[in-house]
Amino acid sequence: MDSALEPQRIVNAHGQAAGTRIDLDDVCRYFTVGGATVKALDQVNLHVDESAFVVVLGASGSGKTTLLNMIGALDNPTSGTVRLAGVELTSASRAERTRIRRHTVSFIFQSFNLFPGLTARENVQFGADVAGRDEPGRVAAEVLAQVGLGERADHFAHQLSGGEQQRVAIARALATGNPILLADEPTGELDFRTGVQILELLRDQARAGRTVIVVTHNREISRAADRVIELSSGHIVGDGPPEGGRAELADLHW
Ligand SMILES: Nc1ncnc2c1ncn2[C@@H]1O[C@H](COP(=O)(O)OP(=O)(O)OP(=O)(O)O)[C@@H](O)[C@H]1O
Repeated sequence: MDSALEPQRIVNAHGQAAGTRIDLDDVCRYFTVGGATVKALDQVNLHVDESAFVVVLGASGSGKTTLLNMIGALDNPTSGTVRLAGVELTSASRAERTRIRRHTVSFIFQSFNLFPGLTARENVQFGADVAGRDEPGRVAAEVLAQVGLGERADHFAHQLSGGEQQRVAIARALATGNPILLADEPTGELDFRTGVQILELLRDQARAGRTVIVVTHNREISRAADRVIELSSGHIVGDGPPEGGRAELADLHW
């Protein structure tokens, strides 16, 4: 029996191990509204092939969410290619895109996005169900315990604090078994202490072998990353370890 806590092995349509590579080559994403064109992403090249805690840093409007949507196969580039786990999404069929999305990436949002009518356990089990995992109930119980909420499994979202709700959302993402976690401003609605705890939980997932990509406008958070990808006006203007070396989460302040 596999452990619910391990990222599941990715296989391609032929049942071969496909890895967790993310490859964006010359990606542009333009939006045209009322005759004006916004270059949300412009000639972006990005390659991630390691399990790491990656922060995408940039000001509002720099293209962070657009980039995350590309990696998560939720949007298509205007030009360029996106490959996820070796599959070229830009030319893949709709069914293939859905399959690769379902078994590769999981999203975590700023506002948690829990189903209000479901308990913590049911929200988490949903993740395991969608991914088609065996024994979704066992998986849900295991990941809820992992995020420290084993005792709150029967609580609804409104009965949980913001930090607890974000833990449930992370547990739901982990329950899929998918090896890539995409988190859009996951601490944006949390106080500093709770935010650091959530970052710690996400960083631990990278240490356990997942690729964790956190989008933020908060430069302080990027100090704790293994790799910082800085966006400005749709361009990658920096890509490497944090300036001055990686800081401990305990040393962050904002
Ligand atoms: N569907 C859309 N239609 C038109 N313009 C869009 C659309 N989505 C994004 N944009 C524009 O693309 C640019 C990048 O947006 P994006 O949401 O990726 O930035 P962001 O860095 O995530 O910003 P924020 O931190 O404020 O969420 C912005 O100028 C935005 O207005």
